[in-house]
Amino acid sequence: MTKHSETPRQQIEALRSEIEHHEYLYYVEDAPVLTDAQYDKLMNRLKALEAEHPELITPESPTQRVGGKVKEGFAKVAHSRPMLSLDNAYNEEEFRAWAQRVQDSLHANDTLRFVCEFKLDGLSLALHYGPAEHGGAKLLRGLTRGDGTTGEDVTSNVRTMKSVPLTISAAKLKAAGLPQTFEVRGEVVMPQAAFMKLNQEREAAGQSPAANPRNAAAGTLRTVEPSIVAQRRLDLYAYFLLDGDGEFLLPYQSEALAALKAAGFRTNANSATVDSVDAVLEFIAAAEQRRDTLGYEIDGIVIKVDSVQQQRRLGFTGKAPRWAVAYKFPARGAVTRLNDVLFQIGRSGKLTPVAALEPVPIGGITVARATLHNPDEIARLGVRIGDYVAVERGGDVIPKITEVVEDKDHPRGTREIVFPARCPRCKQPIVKPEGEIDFRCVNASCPARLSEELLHYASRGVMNIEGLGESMVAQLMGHALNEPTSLSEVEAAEQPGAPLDPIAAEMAATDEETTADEPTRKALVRTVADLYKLTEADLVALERVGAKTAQSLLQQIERSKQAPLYRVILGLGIRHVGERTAQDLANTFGSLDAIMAASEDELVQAEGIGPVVAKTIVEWFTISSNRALVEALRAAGLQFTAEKKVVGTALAGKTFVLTGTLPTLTREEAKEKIEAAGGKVSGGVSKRTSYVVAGEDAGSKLDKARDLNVPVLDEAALLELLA
Ligand SMILES: NC(=O)c1ccc[n+]([C@@H]2O[C@H](COP(=O)([O-])OP(=O)(O)OC[C@H]3O[C@@H](n4cnc5c(N)ncnc54)[C@H](O)[C@@H]3O)[C@@H](O)[C@H]2O)c1
Ligand SMILES: [Zn+2]
Repeated sequence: MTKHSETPRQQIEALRSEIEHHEYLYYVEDAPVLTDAQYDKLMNRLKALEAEHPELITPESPTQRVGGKVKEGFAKVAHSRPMLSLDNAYNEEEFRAWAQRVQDSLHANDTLRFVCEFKLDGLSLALHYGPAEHGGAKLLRGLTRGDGTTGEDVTSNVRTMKSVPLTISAAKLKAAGLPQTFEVRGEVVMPQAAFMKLNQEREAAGQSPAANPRNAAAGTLRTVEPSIVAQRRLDLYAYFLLDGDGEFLLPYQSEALAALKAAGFRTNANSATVDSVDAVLEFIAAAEQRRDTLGYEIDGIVIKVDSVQQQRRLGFTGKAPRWAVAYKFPARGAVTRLNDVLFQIGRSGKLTPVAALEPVPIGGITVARATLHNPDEIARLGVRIGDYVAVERGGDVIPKITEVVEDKDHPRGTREIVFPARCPRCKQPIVKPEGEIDFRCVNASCPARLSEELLHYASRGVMNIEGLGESMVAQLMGHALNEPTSLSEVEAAEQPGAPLDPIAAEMAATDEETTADEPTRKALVRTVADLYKLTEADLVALERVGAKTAQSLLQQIERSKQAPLYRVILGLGIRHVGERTAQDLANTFGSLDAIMAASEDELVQAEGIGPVVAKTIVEWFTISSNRALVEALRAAGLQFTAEKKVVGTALAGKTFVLTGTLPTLTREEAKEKIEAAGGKVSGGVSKRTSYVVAGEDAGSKLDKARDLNVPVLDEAALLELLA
């Protein structure tokens, strides 16, 4: 926050460093803490201050440059021409002012046409195409915007996206009027349905949900694991067409959109070419009406001058073209009352405060909950129960409280939000460890934590045990569901004379209804390893569990014994150890025993393991109950070893194409072996293919290999090469 006693220079500097911090979280970490509207407010304040004090503008100011940075771990590639940002207009007046400036910069008798396009809320991508056989074109490279001048090479991830054509035939190029070398720019978005699914999976795996589809798309495109990208749906909408030198290929933007479509790219069907400012405003109003029905997020409308000749005359500022503007829709928000605060206990024991709101419709959905993150956020907002709060929803599924509203219609609340002193579930003291932001229940056998652990263990990304959902977990634990407990319940419980344990009271009530003759249910499962001791008799004794359900659950549990080591590691639920880290650990150490025996120094030697993670891992294995869990899992027969995976160099630079059915290896196995030796596997045979590996019923790829004189291997020859 900037104080008014500060000099303009101090205010500007404070704002810049605040903005840079949020840009880092947004562009590099893909995990913003501000809503876009909050960020835009900071940026506009900086712009206003710089306008008053132009002598303080520096080229490094966030107002002067594109906000991204290139993430470590990707090759950096220079763009053919800079990938820029867009200037914004927030209302009709600002848009009209932009259009007037455009008109004024052109000749008086020039006719102006505008192309209106949806402003898709994703990240931009540049695709480079070059000549392929028979006069066609093929994808050479995919680059993110990066810092605008240099992008991240994400080609292997882009190849998994179905809406990106990998090859374009000569006939298609001809129909679209494209040469063999060209560049396409467009927006990568994650459809809302895919976003919801991703977040459900993340939550089931105990990971924090992605903030919004834009950040989820950016995070996905920039993972170093193409198979992860392939599992999630990303769509590319193309909107710019450049020649091999980075110049616009066609004289009109409207023609470029049509040509892209003809060449087989996905373009957004909702664009329109219009010839007046009023028509643009009509387009904007109509689009805003449809905003919540599209299935993907848009945050405004991009208006571009259609004629490239006119665009050239208008030119660029350092950061954005003058010939285009983004009309931003207002943030979707509402004011409602904070009725209560709920506390959700996570797998690590962390207490997350959740706002229980008076339900209010925002952008097509009814919002009744909002995250309050942690005690610091509550302090920052200064919010009390009974307050009216402004709630905003970006592309976010989890709405945010942005501020407390106070005026004559919205009096302040009076109840302070206090964290409970004892865990609402296990009644053990809640602590706030030194230097940490969050409150935690540190009781390792807290039922709330155990139920989250079991759900994590059973989740898709871990052991994938179908049928072990929330209600089954609750039954196995002989407990109620791990539902958040509200502050009101906690306070009522702490009053003299009130029932001591609201959960116990709730359980007694449900028990009465369902199993009146057996008031205390015995817990069948006290640790994850207890799952492997369950019998059919145990399960059919539960409510609403028949023999069939019981057998299928037992089968699923049995099957989990075959899960590879990295999933066992994930299943242990060690803090900071996600899928990639677990894979890195398994690949480097080859067994759980080796990981347990490793020192912090040895752990940090492994790829992808930093000092914090190494410390957490070592600490985790020193706790006796954790070691007991490991031994119980070993006794149950889980996979404790894996092949060490050292990426070799034997096949470095060699490209393989697999075709037909091999006698013993599956495609996936053959691919893994080749990649482990440093080779690459691609889909199509070309002159540059080093070897084609052919099995039974090999098809046209084998013919093509013979045509091109590419050596053909059978499985035995491949294995020989690998050895
Ligand atoms: N919440 C935060 O903390 C935070 C931090 C930094 C940035 N941001 C958000 O990012 C914005 C700034 O990001 P930016 O510089 O990418 O600008 P921008 O997203 O406002 O506009 C430029 C981008 O629009 C995209 N775009 C979508 N549809 C398009 C179309 N049809 N034609 C052309 N381009 C199209 C392109 O990717 C282009 O790069 C801010 O306004 C803010 O909303 C938020
Ligand atoms: Zn507890």
